[in-house]
Amino acid sequence: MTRDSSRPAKAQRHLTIVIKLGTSSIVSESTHQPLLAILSSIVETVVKLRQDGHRVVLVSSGAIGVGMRRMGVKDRGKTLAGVQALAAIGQGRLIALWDQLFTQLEQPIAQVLLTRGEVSDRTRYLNACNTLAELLSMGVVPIVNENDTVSVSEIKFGDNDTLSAITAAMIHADYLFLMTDVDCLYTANPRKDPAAQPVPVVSDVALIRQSVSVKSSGSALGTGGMETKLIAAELASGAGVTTVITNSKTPASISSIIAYNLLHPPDAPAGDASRPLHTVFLPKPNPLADRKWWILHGLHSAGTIVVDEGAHRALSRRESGGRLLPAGVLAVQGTFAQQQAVTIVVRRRGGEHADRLRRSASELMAVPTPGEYTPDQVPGTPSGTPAASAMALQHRMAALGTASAVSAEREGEDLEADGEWEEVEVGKGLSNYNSWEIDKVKGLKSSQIEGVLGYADSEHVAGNITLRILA
Ligand SMILES: N[C@@H](CCC(=O)OP(=O)(O)O)C(=O)O
Repeated sequence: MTRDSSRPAKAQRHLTIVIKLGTSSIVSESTHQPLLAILSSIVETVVKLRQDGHRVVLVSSGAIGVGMRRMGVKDRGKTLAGVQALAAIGQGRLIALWDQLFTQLEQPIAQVLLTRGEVSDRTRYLNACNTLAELLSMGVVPIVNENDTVSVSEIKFGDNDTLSAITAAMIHADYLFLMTDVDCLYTANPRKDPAAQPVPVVSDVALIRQSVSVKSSGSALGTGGMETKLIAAELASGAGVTTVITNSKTPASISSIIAYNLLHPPDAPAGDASRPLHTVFLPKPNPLADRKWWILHGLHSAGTIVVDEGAHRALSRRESGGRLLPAGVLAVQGTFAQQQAVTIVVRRRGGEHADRLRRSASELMAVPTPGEYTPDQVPGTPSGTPAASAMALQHRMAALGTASAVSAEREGEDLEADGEWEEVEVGKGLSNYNSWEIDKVKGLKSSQIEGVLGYADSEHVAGNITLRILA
């Protein structure tokens, strides 16, 4: 099973498009009845896009809402098993509804249910990528949802915004459309703040998170909100995908948004009356290669390798090739096997750094532009996100394995625990030895590995490291 990691140049006219519909776009919040007008309009739009030669994937929430309607219950209940049961009841009906609607226009569909477990396992991930690619080449519209029935916290995406960004990366999509109940991203919640202004173009998602207030928590049934959309946009942007936020009530605008963005440069003057209302998040100019993106965002870390500042500096140089020598390793945390993903943490003196770091755990959250982490690219400079960006967000990003969020959390704790030294997460990689072996050879020269272990599989203890540079 192989997958070409190069990104083929795509003819602009034949795009790969992921369209994500949240629960609030699929079922009524009060009655949980399916919103047939929106669903039908989406179907017509998707079929039109297919006729224009585009390849389309839908990411559809709504299983739990449809299950609630079927069972006549008013809320999701409190137990995990109860929610999973509702999802199991609803998912079949949801896909049947999509199939009925698409069948009217003779468009075949497929159901694809994923959990983070599939994404974390390289073989299953590649199988899912290959299946999606095959379905698209067969002219089918895959309809993706989280496999809620088996999804528990460790393997849960939790919100379909994140799932849609991962899906978009898996299929090298050109566009990810996050359809929602507002027209675009605003500088504040437009329902509460009359001064809220639309944000038309975002070239740096990390920066925009500093300047807009996105504390809305999403709909009554869904789990996402504007925060998770920004996280999704950031993940997608790092994979080279253009993300659009627009209103799910007007799906037909998807085609006009694509047409507008093909014809107008992103820096076209604001106030163009012909511009459909939407926010476009531009892709990173240097997206991460497939494997690095997957290591950073797909993999769960099985443990931690703590390195000194010298090793961190060495890793940040292009010549290191993202490979870590044993000499700079200070400690190993957790139990992991060879070739499992590990978090790289640098231990450094608090001192003059400490105040600044305490002041702004959030600054570290602001670096998470994945393309800026790699040793073979110019390091980015932290730019800051409001600390109030909330534990929930950090928690979610930590669950994603997003380096910066974990750092922010970790730093807060470590600085409290130890005024002198701090440990800062700086990257992720794949271990070349298991945790026990790395513990044995830590601090040694590579030439000593064989003497200690009796064998030397590699002179480096970890490789494929995607790193960020600290200020
Ligand atoms: N997988 C769940 C939806 C998860 C969720 O809440 O997503 P969203 O409505 O996009 O925030 C379902 O089908 O009900």
